[in-house]
Amino acid sequence: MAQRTLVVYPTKDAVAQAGAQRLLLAIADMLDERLDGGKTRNRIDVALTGGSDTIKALEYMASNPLTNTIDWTRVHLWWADERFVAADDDDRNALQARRMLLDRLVAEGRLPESNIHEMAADTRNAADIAAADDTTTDALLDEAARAYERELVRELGVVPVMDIAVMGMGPDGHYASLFPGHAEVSVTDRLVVGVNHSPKMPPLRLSMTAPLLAQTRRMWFLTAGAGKADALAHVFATRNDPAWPSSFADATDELVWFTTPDAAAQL
Ligand SMILES: O=C1O[C@H](COP(=O)(O)O)[C@@H](O)[C@H](O)[C@H]1O
Repeated sequence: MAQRTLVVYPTKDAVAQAGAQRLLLAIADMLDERLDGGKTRNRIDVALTGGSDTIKALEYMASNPLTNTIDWTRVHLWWADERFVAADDDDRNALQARRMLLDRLVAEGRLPESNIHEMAADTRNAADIAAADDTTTDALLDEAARAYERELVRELGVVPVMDIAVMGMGPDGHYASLFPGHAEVSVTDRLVVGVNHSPKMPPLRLSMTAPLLAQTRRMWFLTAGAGKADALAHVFATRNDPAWPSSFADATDELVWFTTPDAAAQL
C-alpha cells in the first residue's frame, strides 16, 4: 500500500501547470530509463481521466516546449474512465484530451493513432437510448467494459500496469467513475466495469476498477479548489471506504495529491 503524499500549490492554475510539467518530465525520464541490460523501455502506458483539473493540465502540456521533445511513438494513452456517450459528444473524456493535445500530436506525426486506447463510445441513436431498459443498458455497458479489458490484456498482459495515472476527484470523493453508493468501487474480479445511473452526468460510464488502478506505478491526483476540501479530508482519514471511493486509490511506487490550500484546509 503506497503512502499518500500531499503537495500544495497556491492556485488551481498552478496545480494544472505543475501537473503538466511533472507529467512531461516523468514521461521523458521513464523513456530514458535504462533497464537491466542497458536498453530503454519500448513503451510506457499513461492513464488519463476527465474533469476540470486534468483537462486543464493537458491544455498546459500542449503549450509546453517539453512536449516537442518527447518520443510519443513509445507513449500509450489509456483512460481510467470514460463517459459512455457518442464519440463526438463534448462530454467525452477522450474527445476533450484529443482537442487539448492528442489530435495535434497525431496530425504532426508524433503520436501514432494506434497508441490512443479509447474506451468505447455509445453508437446508439437517441430513440434506442430512450427506449433502453436497465437490463439492456447494463449488458451494453458490460460488453464495452469487457472489450476494453481485452484490449488491456492484449497490449499489456493479464496483469496490466499503468506507469502513470493522472486522476481527478469529484467533490463526492469519486475517482475514475467509481462513485459513493455504487457497488463498482468494491468490484475485485474485473479490470473494467460499466456504470449505470452515475450521480454525476452523464449517467452511463465505463471505469477501470480499483484493483487495476492500484497496480499503477505512479498515481497522481490533481485536486484543486474548496469544493474538494470535505472529500480530501475524508479520503485522507480512511482507507477503502466505499463512502469515499478515492480512499481506495493506491499505487505501487507513489501516490501523490497535488492540491491547493483551500482544498487542503480540513486536513
Ligand atoms: O466525471 C468525472 O469527474 C472526475 C472529477 O471531475 P472534476 O471536474 O470535479 O475535477 C474525473 O476525475 C473523472 O475522470 C470524470 O469522468
